[in-house]
Amino acid sequence: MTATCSEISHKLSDDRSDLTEPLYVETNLGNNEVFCCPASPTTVPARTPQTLESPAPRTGPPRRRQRTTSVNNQTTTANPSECVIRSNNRTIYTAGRPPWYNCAGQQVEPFVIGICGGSASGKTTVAQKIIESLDVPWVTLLSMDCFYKVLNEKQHEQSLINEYNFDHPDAFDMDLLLEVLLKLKEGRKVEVPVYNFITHSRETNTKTMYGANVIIFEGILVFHSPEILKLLDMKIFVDTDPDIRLARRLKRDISQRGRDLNGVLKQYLNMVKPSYANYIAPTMAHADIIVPRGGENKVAIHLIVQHVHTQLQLRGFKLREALANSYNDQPRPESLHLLPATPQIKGLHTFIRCKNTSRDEFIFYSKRLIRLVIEYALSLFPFKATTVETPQGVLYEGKRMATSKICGVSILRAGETMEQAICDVCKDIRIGKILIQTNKETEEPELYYLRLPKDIREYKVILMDATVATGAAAMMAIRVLLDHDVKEENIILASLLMAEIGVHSIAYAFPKVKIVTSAIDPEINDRFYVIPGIGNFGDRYFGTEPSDIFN
Ligand SMILES: Nc1ncnc2c1ncn2[C@@H]1O[C@H](COP(=O)(O)OP(=O)(O)O)[C@@H](O)[C@H]1O
Ligand SMILES: Nc1ccn([C@@H]2O[C@H](COP(=O)(O)O)[C@@H](O)[C@H]2O)c(=O)n1
Repeated sequence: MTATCSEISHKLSDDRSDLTEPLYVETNLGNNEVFCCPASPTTVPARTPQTLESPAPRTGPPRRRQRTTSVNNQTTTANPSECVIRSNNRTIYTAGRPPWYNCAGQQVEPFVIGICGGSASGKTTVAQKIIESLDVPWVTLLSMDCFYKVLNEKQHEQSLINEYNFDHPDAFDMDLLLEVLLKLKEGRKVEVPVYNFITHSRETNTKTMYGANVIIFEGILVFHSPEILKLLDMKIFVDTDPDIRLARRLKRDISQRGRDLNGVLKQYLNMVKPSYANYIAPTMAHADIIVPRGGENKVAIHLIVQHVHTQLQLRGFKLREALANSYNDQPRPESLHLLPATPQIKGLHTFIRCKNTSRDEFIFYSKRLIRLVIEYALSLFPFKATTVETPQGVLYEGKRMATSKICGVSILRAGETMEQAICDVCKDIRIGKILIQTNKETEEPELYYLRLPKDIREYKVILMDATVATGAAAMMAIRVLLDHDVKEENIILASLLMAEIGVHSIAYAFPKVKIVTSAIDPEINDRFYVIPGIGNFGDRYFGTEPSDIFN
């Protein structure tokens, strides 16, 4: 069951959770707004298939919001006026992160584009045009400039008189660069140095970046290292006339990089020009696409964008639809723990499934059922033998739970209805929350808000959602927990009602996650509601108007 931001906003201030480190990078987009960006690569939203051979006009859904991070460049694709995102260090908001994994729950690698070319050829401009035209919500722009080596005293003196060669491959920290790119490709968090062209040095602060759907990596020697070349899915060389490059460079270095005319010319003639001939121009041979005239070349940018879309589609999207159409007719998984269908449980289900049940009664009987589900989930944790003495002075061979490190995480909004039950049975339990909402255009789950107990990796987690249909939202929540280093075998998904398909989706993707539910329904409808089902659990429990939100 998923919810809107506004529906849960009133609850966020009074929960009991300790907070976690951000899953999402906070990036300063040059306007002092703090935005959170993705932790790891993802699939793209639905769009009309397009190919390089036959570019199709744009017919897909309306343009999506874009979130773009960059370091040392001025990319500010994110619109600061759009929702949420201001974050303290521990509460994470996003503008709606679509799945970053496939049906098997595995992370999908981002598409990495390398853009190489001479200084001031228009690499950054081309990157920005690609990002604008791509219309994919999660793009990371990384500049090679961030990886200039820290200079020693002598080198620094040389740099001040334009005698240090910043255009030689040795000027870059290639090891760090490779490490960062590898991590980004794996969807992991990286700290990227921030470079200052005026002082020729690294700033003391770094920028946190994560992988994304697409990573664009630009710089003068992007094609120099064979190891880095191997990481690039698409190689673009921006080929701009040297006179134009010199003219642009003069203008830019004097206005933005604190240089004077003579200094720029001296550096250009002695270092930039020969290095271009020796190290940069020869790497053009590695390019898949050579773009003359840089950002002006609309045809080239269009072709590049079409190709990236095609590649992203091949990496998989339409997760919910794919889940809804898979894993039929399979034996029930071993990880499933279905409460026995006793008359008592059937009776409770009869109350909550009946459309004429009043809200009061719905809440009352739901609470009873929730309590049973939570108790059952707790019984799956390890217990150890313990002997106690009774008031009669006789020994009793009992059991105690072998761990005290248990926390509850609810998938907002409906999962929140299960929090009270877990708090009632586990003293001082910590509670986390994950808000996942379905995008009405793409029908994909999107992650909006995250607040998890600190050190959650050390905990056994009961993940709570009232109903599970395709399993798409639950899968996203499980993926979030795994990304926070919670062990798969330490997660129990507790739900009142699941669709058969949801059980299989989750068991297939995460076989070690235990699934606890009080009933399994055979079908889901074309809107992904469980059939026969309960209706919209959140609306019935909270007494809200029926919403368009998927179950
Ligand atoms: N097509 C263009 N026409 C005019 N100026 C441009 C064009 N492309 C880039 N520039 C300017 O040239 C400078 C260098 O461009 P940039 O894209 O940053 O190049 P690079 O990243 O290759 O150094 C910038 O000041 C930019 O505004
Ligand atoms: N301290 C520095 C470092 C680098 N440069 C020059 O920057 C150029 C690369 O940046 P682009 O944005 O033009 O690709 C490179 O040609 C270096 O000469 C510098 O001047 N000072």
